[in-house]
Amino acid sequence: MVPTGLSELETERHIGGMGTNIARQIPRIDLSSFEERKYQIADELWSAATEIGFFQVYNHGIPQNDIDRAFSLATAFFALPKDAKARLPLKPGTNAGWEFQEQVRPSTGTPDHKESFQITLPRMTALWPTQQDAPDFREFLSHFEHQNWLLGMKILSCFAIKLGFDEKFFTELHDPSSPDYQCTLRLIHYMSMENALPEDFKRWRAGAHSDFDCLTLLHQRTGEGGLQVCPGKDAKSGAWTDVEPVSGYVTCNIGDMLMRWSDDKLLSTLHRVRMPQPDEYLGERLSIPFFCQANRDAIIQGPEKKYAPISAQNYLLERLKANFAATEAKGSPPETGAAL
Ligand SMILES: O=C(O)CCC(=O)C(=O)O
Ligand SMILES: [Fe+2]
Repeated sequence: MVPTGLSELETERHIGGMGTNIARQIPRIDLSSFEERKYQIADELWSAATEIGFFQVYNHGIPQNDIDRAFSLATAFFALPKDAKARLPLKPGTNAGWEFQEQVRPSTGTPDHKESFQITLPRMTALWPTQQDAPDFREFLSHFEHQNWLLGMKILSCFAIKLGFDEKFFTELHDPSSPDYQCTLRLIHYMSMENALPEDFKRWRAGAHSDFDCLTLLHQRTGEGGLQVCPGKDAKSGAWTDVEPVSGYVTCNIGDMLMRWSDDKLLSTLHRVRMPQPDEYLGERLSIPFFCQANRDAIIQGPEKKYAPISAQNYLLERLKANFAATEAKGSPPETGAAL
């Protein structure tokens, strides 16, 4: 049995360079008629997740109008004056609240060139913008969070079947009615590079990392590219592939928590968001990931018991310490929470 020490962190520290570019096929999976086609879909998801760990789903059930509305609300929120957002600061040790260039990835050692607002429903006390500052924000994004949860649980039910767990195994451990619930909807704003300084182009919009969670669903907008993946967690190859945003598709990736839970069968894949080149679209970029993270009290251990059991809470706290060290130093010790 492998000890609980997080080798994932070791990998992250060695993958900050530019690397090279190669084309790879990112599998696209049709989720239509899910109930009737579940076992076929489960096979397709399993192949994609064991071979590359990144895939895109369509006919996924979240209406495009709702995705567009979520992006409009995010745009309006980030346009608020800085002091209005600063009243909703990211709470140390949680994925709740607003941060500005605070996430330092172990791979790069520099802050991501972005701001973000995280919604983890049980931890939002005093963290929602007012109705006056951001009309309908709370109501609509709570609804959108649930739509993403439904999609995430559909996909996770397929992995549960393939791993030999009960179909509802992961759904019960991502329970929105529990105070230990820790799925997170994150709104991200990568600032415009239109008048940026030459040294800003040397930074990363999001430095190379793997996600900490079980499964990430990522909404992007057509024309706002930059996401790249390097499959296989093979730090040495450094061969990156662009994942272009396509309307109607939700980009998905496996995170470290599910990799561990599947005894390393499902692959958590390195990814990053690069800066645009001077001849590309230089405007702002928005993205909205939803992170499916098991409840804090869930115990992570795969069917083959390759790793010692660890609670989802402790697992995420380890990752948090490595990513938000500066924020924690400024604030109080981490609340028992999560981080991405
Ligand atoms: O913005 C993106 O396209 C990816 C964001 C991401 O990887 C993350 O927040 O973990
Ligand atoms: Fe990510």
